[in-house]
Amino acid sequence: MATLGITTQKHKVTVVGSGNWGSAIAKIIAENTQAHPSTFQRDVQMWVFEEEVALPKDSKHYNAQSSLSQGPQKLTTLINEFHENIKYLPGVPLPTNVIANSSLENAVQDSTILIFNLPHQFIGKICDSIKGKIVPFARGISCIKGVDVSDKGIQLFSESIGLKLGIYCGALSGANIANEVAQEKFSETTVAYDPPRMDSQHPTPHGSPKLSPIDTITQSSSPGPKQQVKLQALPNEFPPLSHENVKKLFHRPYFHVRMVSDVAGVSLGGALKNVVALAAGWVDGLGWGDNAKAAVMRVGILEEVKFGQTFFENKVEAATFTQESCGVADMITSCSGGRNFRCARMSVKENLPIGEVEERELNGQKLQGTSTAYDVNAFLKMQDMEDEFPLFTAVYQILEGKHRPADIPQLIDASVA
Ligand SMILES: NC(=O)C1=CN([C@@H]2O[C@H](COP(=O)(O)OP(=O)(O)OC[C@H]3O[C@@H](n4cnc5c(N)ncnc54)[C@H](O)[C@@H]3O)[C@@H](O)[C@H]2O)C=CC1
Ligand SMILES: O=C(CO)COP(=O)(O)O
Repeated sequence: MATLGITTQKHKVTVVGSGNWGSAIAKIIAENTQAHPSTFQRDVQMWVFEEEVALPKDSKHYNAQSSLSQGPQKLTTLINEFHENIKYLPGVPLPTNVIANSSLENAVQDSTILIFNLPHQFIGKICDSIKGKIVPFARGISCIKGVDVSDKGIQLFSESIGLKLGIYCGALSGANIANEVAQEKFSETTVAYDPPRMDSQHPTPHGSPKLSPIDTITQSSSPGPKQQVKLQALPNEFPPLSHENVKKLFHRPYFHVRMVSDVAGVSLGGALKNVVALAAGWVDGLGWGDNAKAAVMRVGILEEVKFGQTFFENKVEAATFTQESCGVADMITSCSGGRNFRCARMSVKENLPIGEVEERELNGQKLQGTSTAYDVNAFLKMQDMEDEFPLFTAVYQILEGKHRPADIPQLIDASVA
């Protein structure tokens, strides 16, 4: 029981995913659970999609495998032994309170905060397998960059996670190339967290509002399905998940967090810039230089804003795209050194399909821009609005082989004025 605002429970945090960004975010969170021991339990569970991995000979752990048999090992074993994700985030020490766990059900058990951080194509199955097995009043944050398109319409991943699991889910996105963040080079991010007011039942300056422990919200205002989710309020025994406490989970001296309420803007900025980054890589691969890339970025930002305002009306703020890290800053960093940009550039220089470059270069990491370009196009086709988004449509058509990267100027001519 909590009396006079004193809480007796701490939040348990699980990161669902352990790729390049998943591991970097687990590192940040584990540093912060140590820094804020009255709010969070120290250990952070990190769910790992299990695979066998051989330690490379040049790994500093190669000669320290004595306790393990030689040859390929389970990735979870290597992470827990050496406190490093040698496959997806090599060379970066993870705090010892990051606990790699290959059992998804076990990793999410009793967690009140779930951080979803894995390539978007896998999240549907993950949600199906933990539905009904999580704390009913858990809260989520999606770090996934993508959009969830089906024949019924479009949803943000924060929405589809929330609806599937019956929890509130916010979003984190920013100009955050994972390797740079993991090496503690300075960056900013944007966290959007806007649960219904029921979570404010903790004492406030105006007293404790009397709220029912169960409330219902409708999460989607897009043309997609209008579904409702029943939410349970966070019990008073737990520290409230206010902006202040959510920020404590992510903010580091090298990773500055700005908290906002625009979940749609934050999610769409992260998802759509991956499509634009492919076009930026292609024009760079043609040797066209920085002006061409800047033109693609300008049109890309305008199409992002238009997409948000057209399909997520009343939800999205244009300023999120122009003022926050998840908007213009992520566009710049992704079109400078992101994986989508780099693989697209190589595909032009070497005249290879981008999928082949991805396979060769990324050691199991996944490009999100290619599948997002298909998802966005499928949705625009459904709306009969391909012509309204010439850059997004051009990227799709180039991936389909219907146009060449050199056609981009003509394809985006007279686009979003
Ligand atoms: N890497 C980066 O610099 C950043 C990535 N992001 C976003 O974060 C999200 C996660 O990306 P990363 O962590 O970089 O992933 P990644 O690109 O490193 O992907 C590899 C991950 O996918 C997992 N995986 C492979 N097959 C799977 C399956 N069948 N089921 C479940 N998992 C499977 C692997 O185990 C591994 O953990 C993406 O939406 C990405 O756009 C956001 C900011 C920066
Ligand atoms: O989202 C990112 C940086 O913010 C990373 O982009 P890539 O997936 O293209 O590397």
